[in-house]
Amino acid sequence: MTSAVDTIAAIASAPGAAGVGVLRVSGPAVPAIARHLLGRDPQPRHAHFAVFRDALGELIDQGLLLYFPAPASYTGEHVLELQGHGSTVLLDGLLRRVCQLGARLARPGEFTERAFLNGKMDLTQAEAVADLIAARSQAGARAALHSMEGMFSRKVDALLQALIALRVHIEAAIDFPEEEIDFLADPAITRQLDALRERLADLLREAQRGVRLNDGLRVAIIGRPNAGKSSLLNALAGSERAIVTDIAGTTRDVLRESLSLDGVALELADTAGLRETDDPVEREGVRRAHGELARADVALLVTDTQHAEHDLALLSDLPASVERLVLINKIDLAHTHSRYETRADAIWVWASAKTGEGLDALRDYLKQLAGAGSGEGAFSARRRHVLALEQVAVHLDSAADVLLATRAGELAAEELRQAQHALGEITGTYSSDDLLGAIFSSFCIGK
Ligand SMILES: Nc1nc2c(c(=O)[nH]1)N(C=O)[C@@H](CNc1ccc(C(=O)N[C@@H](CCC(=O)O)C(=O)O)cc1)CN2
Ligand SMILES: Nc1nc2c(ncn2[C@@H]2O[C@H](COP(=O)(O)OP(=O)(O)OP(=O)(O)O)[C@@H](O)[C@H]2O)c(=O)[nH]1
Repeated sequence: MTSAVDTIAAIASAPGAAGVGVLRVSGPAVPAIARHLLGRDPQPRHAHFAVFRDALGELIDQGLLLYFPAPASYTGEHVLELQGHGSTVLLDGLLRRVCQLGARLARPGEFTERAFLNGKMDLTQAEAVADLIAARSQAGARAALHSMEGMFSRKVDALLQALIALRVHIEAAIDFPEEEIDFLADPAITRQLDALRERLADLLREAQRGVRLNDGLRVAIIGRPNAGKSSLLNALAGSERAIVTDIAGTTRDVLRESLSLDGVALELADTAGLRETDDPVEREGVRRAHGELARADVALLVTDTQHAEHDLALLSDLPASVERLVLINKIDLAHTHSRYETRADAIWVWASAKTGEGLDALRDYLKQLAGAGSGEGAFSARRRHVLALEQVAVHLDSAADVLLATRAGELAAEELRQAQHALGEITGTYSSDDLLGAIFSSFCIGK
């Protein structure tokens, strides 16, 4: 039996005691399983009260039974939902019964994978389903809903159509060389290509914001011991009260905290002081801190008026994509007032982690970087989408180069074909089994 015609089943609700628990079944055996459990044919999309019994007629639970005939269901297959009491023991019993009646246990994400394979949604939408469930902030959840509803996919598809139109245009020009006119010299082609590159740059920026909304803004806090890094973390987390995790590694390793600032997620990493050292353990800490910085969206240097000039060296050698923030802490000791300045090298904020003075400016800036207030137009995205869009940009740039330099239409068309392929990988038009496996296996069971 191939997996496409297997009937799959899983508990779709979270484990533990709950008011109601949901079991989900999808596949061709659903009508027969439903008839068995209900004692008659279920009415489509109707909530039936049912008494669930095992093979010997013993009571398992009582609850509701809903039948969604194909193709009007989540997966596009026949779907059955059994809503029992929210007890792991009872739901396990019900799951065992459903498996006796012809279903097998679903793999993680297998319901959504089938929805994707049956054309109910594209890959970006399927990924957004998982991101929605995992969202840790209001803004992240809203953005994931937008992607699930197709906001990101529509933009990718529109770009794909424009790209195909341009490629057809160029290929037509290659195909009629005898026409005397040099079609490739047509300024309309360059204009089209430039417009495409601009749209892509916009989409790339939106997708980068989408990753920040989805994953949380990654802020690496750096600074010498006693600069006030922990105090700052507590001040930011305390007033926002939503510390989610607090994973302390070994000494001098990186300490992470997730928090939500007015509905946007931040991932703070408190790193070891970044100084030159001969101690091998501390050196390893410093190495990790550098790794953390390279992955961060924001490098937040905590220092004070005395040490600022010296500590600023810690911000050199960072990739250009990392936002730089300098917090001049302990202004209560220096008897200065809070303020902030946008300087060429970084945003500077004068504040006190102890009294809280001036921290609002820092919060506002972090929220803005995290994508707060981006509102109705914001969608969630994943790193793989950003990488694919960057690939598209590389190919479009090459296409522009070869067109300008050599008028080599075939080469330009080939670059556009590759750009098309990279775009198609985002929504799953072109996707390998490996990619699909990697994506769906990270889902929850029952999703
Ligand atoms: N009980 C229950 N609640 C749930 C889900 C579910 O599967 N079961 N969902 C699971 O994620 C989410 C809702 N998503 C769903 C998406 C599509 C369809 C569906 O039946 N689609 C059909 C019919 C659409 C229509 O009538 O307009 C279709 O696409 O053809 C159902 C749920 C959240 N709540
Ligand atoms: N007066 C004043 N003291 C502060 C301020 N911020 C932190 N401190 C004090 O500075 C000391 C060090 O603060 P921490 O937050 O532990 O500094 P840290 O950078 O995390 O230090 P390590 O954990 O050793 O890396 C503590 O005694 C804090 O109370 C501030 O804004 N004003």
